[in-house]
Amino acid sequence: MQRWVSGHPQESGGWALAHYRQSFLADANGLLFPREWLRRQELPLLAEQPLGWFEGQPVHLFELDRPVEMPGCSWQGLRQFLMGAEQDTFRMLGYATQIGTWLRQHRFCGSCGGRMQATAGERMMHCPNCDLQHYPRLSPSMIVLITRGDEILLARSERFPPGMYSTLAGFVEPGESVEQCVHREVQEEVGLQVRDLQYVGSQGWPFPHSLMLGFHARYESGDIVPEPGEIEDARWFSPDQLPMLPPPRSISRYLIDLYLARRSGLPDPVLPD
Ligand SMILES: NC(=O)C1=CN([C@@H]2O[C@H](COP(=O)(O)OP(=O)(O)OC[C@H]3O[C@@H](n4cnc5c(N)ncnc54)[C@H](O)[C@@H]3O)[C@@H](O)[C@H]2O)C=CC1
Ligand SMILES: [Mg+2]
Ligand SMILES: [Zn+2]
Repeated sequence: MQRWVSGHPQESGGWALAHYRQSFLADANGLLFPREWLRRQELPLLAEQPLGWFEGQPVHLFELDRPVEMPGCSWQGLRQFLMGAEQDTFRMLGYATQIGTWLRQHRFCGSCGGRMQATAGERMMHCPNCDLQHYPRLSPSMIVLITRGDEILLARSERFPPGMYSTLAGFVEPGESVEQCVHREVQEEVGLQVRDLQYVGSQGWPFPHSLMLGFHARYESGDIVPEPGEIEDARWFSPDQLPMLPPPRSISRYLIDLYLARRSGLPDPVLPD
């Protein structure tokens, strides 16, 4: 059974998460504070919004204006929970971060400049002046593992931890299909042509609001030319000499693990939802 379910709890009490720019307030008991207690702390609140239920208890988001200091508390970034937290906690935090970012970035109407209002019972911001509606922002992105014979193509950006290589990824542009995006991004980032695209699965990725659409593809032609400023290094790796890979929860890692499992005749791994 899933311990985290998103929605619009109406009941009073329950838990609250205090969020500011992809970080959460934490004390010795964790990130979930009793909501009524947290409210009494008179934090600089930008917005409050119901998020859902964790183990049947309502959870609200307190989106803060600035990262306050509180005795016995610290701020912890979402990335810290990518490795450690169990899946349902990470899903809840990823959701909270995306809703918090969206609330913060849609306080004013992009069309008339009026103040936006949250809509009760729906994840929507509304401009009472010009009727504009804003839903949480999602950015579709492709991610692809390219194979050539037995080798796989992995690349790194200078933003990655030292030594880590990953699959290629990139945002979908207006007017293109995800498949066109794969061809364009692969061409841009490493100068290669690919064929036999195979859709594998998808994953919501809260850094900051991507929807990852994962593919396997085969090398067709070209020599690797890393895109300046974007790709620090890209290489063909043999399966028995792999570099440091992305964390197990990521679809990037899943695309690699799936390829390796199938190659060895092992059962398919499971992509965390
Ligand atoms: N879950 C996973 O396994 C992985 C997820 N990702 C995610 O995939 C996404 C795309 O990967 P990147 O290589 O960074 O993208 P990319 O190859 O398209 O290049 C990034 C650049 O695109 C521009 N950009 C930023 N936000 C954009 C948007 N919403 N729409 C269009 N362009 C935008 C910026 O100039 C940015 O520097 C990122 O959110 C990243 O966090 C990337 C690798 C692994
Ligand atoms: Mg990219
Ligand atoms: Zn407006």
